[in-house]
This record gives sequence, C-alpha cells and structure tokens, in this order.
Amino acid sequence: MNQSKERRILNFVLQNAVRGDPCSVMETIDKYCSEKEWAMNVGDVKGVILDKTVEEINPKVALELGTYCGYSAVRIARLLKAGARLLTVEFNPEFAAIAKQMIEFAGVQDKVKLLEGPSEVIIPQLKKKYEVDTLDFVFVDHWKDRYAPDTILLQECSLLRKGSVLLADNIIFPGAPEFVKYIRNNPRFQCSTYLSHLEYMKVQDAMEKAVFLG
Ligand SMILES: Cn1cnc(CNC(=O)c2cc(-c3ccc(F)cc3)cc(O)c2O)c1
Ligand SMILES: [Mg+2]
Repeated sequence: MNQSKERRILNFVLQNAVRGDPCSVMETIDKYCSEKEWAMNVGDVKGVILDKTVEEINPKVALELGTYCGYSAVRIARLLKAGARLLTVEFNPEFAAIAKQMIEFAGVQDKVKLLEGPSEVIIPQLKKKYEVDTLDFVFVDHWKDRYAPDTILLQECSLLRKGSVLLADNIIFPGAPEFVKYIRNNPRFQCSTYLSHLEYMKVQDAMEKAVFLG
C-alpha cells in the first residue's frame, strides 16, 4: 500500500531532523514541503505571526483545532513556559498518528495533549474530562466551515474568558467567510487581520486575531 504524503513528511523528519529539537523539526518540515511536496502546515511565514501571538499572550492553557502533522503544535509548544499546556484536536486518525510521532520526536510531548475526534465532540468535554477552566489561546486551523460553529460552541461551553485570544488561519485562502462575517460583526470580539501568504506559496492569505471581550 503506497505511503501517504503525511507519512513521507514524518519519515523525512525522522531521518533528517535533530531528535528533541523543535526548531529542527519545524525547519525540516518546511524544507520538505517547500521543496518536495506542498502540505497544509501553517508554515514558516504565517508561523512567525503565530509565534508573536503566543509570545504576547504567554498562555497557560492553549487549544489548537486541526493538528494535521503536528507542525503548529510543535511550533506553539516550544514557546510554552513550564507548567503550560497545549490541547490539540485532530479528527483524522491517520493525521493524529503522524502528529503523535512528530510531537514526541520534537520532545514537546510533556506539554502537548493530542485529542483525537471531532471538535464538536471534544470541545464540550474540555472542562470535565480534560480539566480545563478557561482557554487563554485558541489556534483555529481545522475545517474552515467549522470555524464559526466551534467559536460559538467555545462560548456556549464557557471556555472563553475576558481576554481569551483566538487566532484563525486561512482567512483568505481557502477562506472562512462565515467565520469572518460572524466574528467581525460580533461586539464581543475585538478583531484584527494579519495579511500574509499561503504556506510555501506566493498566494495571499491572512490570519484573524479575535480577542474575546467577555
Ligand atoms: C483534511 N484536513 C485536515 N485539517 C484540515 C483543515 N485545514 C485545511 O483544510 C487547510 C487547507 C489549506 C489549503 C488547501 C488547498 C489549497 F489549494 C490551498 C490551501 C491550507 C491550510 O492552511 C489549511 O489549514 C483539512
Ligand atoms: Mg491552515
């Protein structure tokens, strides 16, 4: 059975990156995906916007929706302080299996909890099953038509507090029009848009930062 692209990315990392070194893992994925096979990691250009947002917030509890191969989970976790944690949700079991190995190879597994399943099932479990009070930071990078309903679900589950920050990928390409319409017209969010480029391409993309006002 021929290998998946995600398996090829993981193997390239296992063979070329430095075990326990998150930056080496990120650089190696970016090298593979810019030179050999494109993949939907947030990438090195938008990754800097993600880094700056995480450093500014310094979250104790962070959530990621859409783990994929684990690139952004490694990217976020490397910046988390002692005792801080990232919960990352992936619906696709093959992707989750790849991401688990990627996160462990990078050496950030003690900061990351990978939750496999649909976001609409996992989000309502965060408080009781995963002992979350409120979320300091949410990186939204999963199915684009889930951005808006899951943002509503986070509020319904009282997982956001005054100052919680959402950062959403792909606001231009592939786009998340329902989310943009919802969040920019919502008086409970203070929004800002960061123009950038689609990972590994010259195509324009953007990230939306939305601060929950409580
Ligand atoms: C299968 N699956 C598991 N997670 C997801 C959610 N992510 C996306 O869909 C996603 C897609 C693209 C993209 C796709 C085709 C194209 F031509 C250009 C861009 C880029 C991204 O940054 C993304 O996050 C999908
Ligand atoms: Mg994305």
